Amino acid sequence: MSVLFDRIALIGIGLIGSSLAHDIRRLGLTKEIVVATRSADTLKRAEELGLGDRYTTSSAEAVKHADLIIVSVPVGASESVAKEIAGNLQPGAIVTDVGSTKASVIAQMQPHMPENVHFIPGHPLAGTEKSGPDAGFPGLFEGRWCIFTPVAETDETALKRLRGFWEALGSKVDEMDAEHHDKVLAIVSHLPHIIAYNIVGTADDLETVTESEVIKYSASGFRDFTRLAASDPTMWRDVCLHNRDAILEMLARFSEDLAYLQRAIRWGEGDKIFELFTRTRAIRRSIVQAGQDVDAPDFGRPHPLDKK
Ligand SMILES: NC(=O)C1=CN([C@@H]2O[C@H](COP(=O)(O)OP(=O)(O)OC[C@H]3O[C@@H](n4cnc5c(N)ncnc54)[C@H](O)[C@@H]3O)[C@@H](O)[C@H]2O)C=CC1
Ligand SMILES: O=C(O)C(=O)Cc1ccc(O)cc1
Repeated sequence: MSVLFDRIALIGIGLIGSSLAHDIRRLGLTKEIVVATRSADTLKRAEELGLGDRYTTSSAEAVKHADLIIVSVPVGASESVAKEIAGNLQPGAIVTDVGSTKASVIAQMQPHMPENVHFIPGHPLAGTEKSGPDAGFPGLFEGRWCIFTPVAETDETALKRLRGFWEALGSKVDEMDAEHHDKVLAIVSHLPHIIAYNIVGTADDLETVTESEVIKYSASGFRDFTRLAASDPTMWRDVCLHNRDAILEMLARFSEDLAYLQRAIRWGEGDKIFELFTRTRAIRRSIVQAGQDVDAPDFGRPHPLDKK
């Protein structure tokens, strides 16, 4: 694979930043990786893992002379990072991010971006419930979508360059506007996590069922929820706060549909229940048919509880 950028600055070196570092190195996509993160302990760990060539706790320092900057921090930290790096960006540099919400990230970052850099918001649809620099692994983005949500004035050449980068990691790239992205992700990613946090919380609050019973008798369905509910609290708090409108809209629909199901169960309306369960079963089949690898490592991986 060839060098696509001379110097890549990775701001934030958790699950996503470190997975990027592994792949950039493995595929030889740059001459130099600069790693920046806020906490000295995380930076030290990144260095122990050999994730970069240079390390700093200053994002402003890291972006100097970098032609690609990838911001991989919780979405709520986007504005402070944008402010920090703005003054040191080199003309022509591409600044992108990986945040799970897009309209808010654009609102936080774009006003601080100088006119002579290319700001291209992005979101790889790949990850796990783990966080931190030890959680990353090579190949995370292979076969996964990466969605760009370009802003009106985005330069086509820069967009093509960034597309080439994600394709080199094995990703498929799509483009859509930020508001649409936020609605789609609210239903396919944000709600499932919120529901998982909630159901595990409900089980934890039960007075008549003990915690040891929840652990002892948890069936695989509940275990799947515990995997999602073990995801990083800071990251997911920020997703909830920064995709508020779309999440509330989807939650309202979800509650209505749940009330319908609740009513059907109360009144013993088996045909309604059966019709819904048949319709939803077909969705899983279409995911498999569409070539989404449901057996991939981060797609419903066996939960650590299964290991015994
Ligand atoms: N975890 C996942 O499965 C996925 C996460 N994302 C998005 O990627 C971003 C990063 O997520 P993860 O890597 O999973 O999180 P993580 O918690 O593993 O890592 C976050 C990193 O950001 C650093 N950080 C926090 N505030 C900072 C600041 N102000 N300046 C510099 N560094 C700072 C932390 O020290 C840490 O290194 C988030 O915006 C998340 O929404 C996108 C796709 C999948
Ligand atoms: O672990 C899982 O099942 C995920 O869904 C990972 C994930 C989390 C957040 C994203 O924005 C994209 C992917």
